[in-house]
Amino acid sequence: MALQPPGEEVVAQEKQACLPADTGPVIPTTPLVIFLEKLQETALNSYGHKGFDPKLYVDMSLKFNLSDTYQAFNKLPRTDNGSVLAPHLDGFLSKYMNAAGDDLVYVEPVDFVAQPAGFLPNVENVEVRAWALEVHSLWKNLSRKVSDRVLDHPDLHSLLPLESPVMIPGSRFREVYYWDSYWVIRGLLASKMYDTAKGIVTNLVSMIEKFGHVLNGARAYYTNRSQPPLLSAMIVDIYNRTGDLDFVRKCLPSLITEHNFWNSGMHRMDILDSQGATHYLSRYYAMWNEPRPESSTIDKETAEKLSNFCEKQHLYRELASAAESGWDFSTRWMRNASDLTTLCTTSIIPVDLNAFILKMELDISYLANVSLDKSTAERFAKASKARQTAMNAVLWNEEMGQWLDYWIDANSSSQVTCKWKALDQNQSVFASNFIPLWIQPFNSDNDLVEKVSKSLQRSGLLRDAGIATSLTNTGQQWDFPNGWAPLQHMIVEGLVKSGSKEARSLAEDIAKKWINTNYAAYKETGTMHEKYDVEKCGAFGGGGEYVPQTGFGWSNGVVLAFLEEFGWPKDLKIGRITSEPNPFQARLK
Ligand SMILES: OC[C@H]1O[C@H](O[C@H]2O[C@H](CO)[C@@H](O)[C@H](O)[C@H]2O)[C@H](O)[C@@H](O)[C@@H]1O
Repeated sequence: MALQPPGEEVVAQEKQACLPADTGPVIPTTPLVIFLEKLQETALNSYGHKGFDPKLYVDMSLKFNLSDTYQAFNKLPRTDNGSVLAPHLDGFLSKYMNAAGDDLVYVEPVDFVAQPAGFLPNVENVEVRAWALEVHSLWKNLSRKVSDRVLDHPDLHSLLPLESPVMIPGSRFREVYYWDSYWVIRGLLASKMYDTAKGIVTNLVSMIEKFGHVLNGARAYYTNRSQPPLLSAMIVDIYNRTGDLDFVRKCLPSLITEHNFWNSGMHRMDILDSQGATHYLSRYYAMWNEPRPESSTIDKETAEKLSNFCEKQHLYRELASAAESGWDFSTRWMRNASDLTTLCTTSIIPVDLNAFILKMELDISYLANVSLDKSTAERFAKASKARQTAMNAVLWNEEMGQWLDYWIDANSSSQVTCKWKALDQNQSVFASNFIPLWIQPFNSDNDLVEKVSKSLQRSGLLRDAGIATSLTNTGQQWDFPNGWAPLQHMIVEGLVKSGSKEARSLAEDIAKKWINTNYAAYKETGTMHEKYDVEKCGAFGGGGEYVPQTGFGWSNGVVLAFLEEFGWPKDLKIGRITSEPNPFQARLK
């Protein structure tokens, strides 16, 4: 055996340890984001972990140009271990930085009226109606416009310039988010705020025109990934309410660009099924392999236990890809439920992503049809049939009556065709296993709906205050016992769309529980929450890497959409039954 020259042996060992090696594209970030990340790290060293939110620092904007700011920052006196004493950093922040959120200004939505004509006609109960009007009025709290300063000096801001006003989710989420916007729009439609809804879509379409995809959110640090693709669903719902064909025609080319984004490069996976047929499906795959700038200090700490650079790079891509899924973070993406470094989002073909893309294909076909573009309509109808077949072959599990995420070989590049194996379906129960019910070809099949409804009832996910995200309590926020508004909504709406009486009654039961818990928590805390604890009526959720947030765009949207669908009878009580212990008090102890 030939002896290796000294040093090369070490390199070879490192490479060996590098498996799985990181692969895939990287979209470079801006010099401003790199500086803000440094500021974030310095702030953590100066102020300590208590109450520290890393996102705060990457959301600040500069008062002066980057080079002057850098110079002043580099001149800050440092202690022997390199940190900056808190008073010095305080001084720097007040002299050189604008507070996070200062570059978004409040704007009254053009179409907001306190009591919209035809608002929730079937909500007869006085108390519920008063609350629904309060929730409706929250659009005024969440409405923002990008300040002219951002338009004039984009290089000083991590916030991206957007033309139309936006609805933010709330609290630390002070910019527009992709998938959140779908449920915000559902609420706006119930609130009859059609122009505001269209403005949100126009902003997202402008991202596709500029970046080729809709960003996770409207920040320079979010350009390297998208989020669950629901733009087509927003456009269809707006068109169905307004009949605005011009709006549809303006959006259609961007939808086709977005479809290509999700079905090419690393997002696309080819699978050979047991019958020898090849299918293609999609996965989440961020174009990034460094710490997420908005959570850089946290990601670096998570990666500390990994020994080499390649493993860290790989983990960073998995973290960013989980953020692309909207489920950041969850046991859904972890090989070992108690160890976040075992994240392997890119090694999974997710049920919900493929359901969303199937919907995108059906929506594009429908929108092309109404725009009299027959060839596009046919092309996408054909694509939707192929995806439906692929989902049946790869993701459907007849015994469980659910669609299951599918594990692929960790080292598969998009060029390699994977061979389907029954054992590679992930048999763990997640709310996402039921999301295909939301999509027409599945919810219009009576036998299938019956089977999936029964499976949902047996699943363990249906709790006193809504549908749990998973069955495993890990402290991650997209796990048990958290329930999230979008998941409740898609499953409930899927059951309703089936037209089956039994399915509608199950849907109504889930929706009522969800409305009750949102109401009870609102009465206790005076606010709507980002997520709820489905174990206890009136309790909000927790876990994850940031403190629970309030506001909150998609929760408001789903409450309004549910009240629009089911109404609320005059004599039906709402909220927590008073003999139950008060979960909010329990949480405060
Ligand atoms: O700052 C950490 C992460 O925060 C976001 O994720 C969560 O909030 C979003 C806004 O409501 C929501 O869309 C997402 O589903 C939540 O998990 C952000 O989207 C992540 O990229 C970010 O790393």
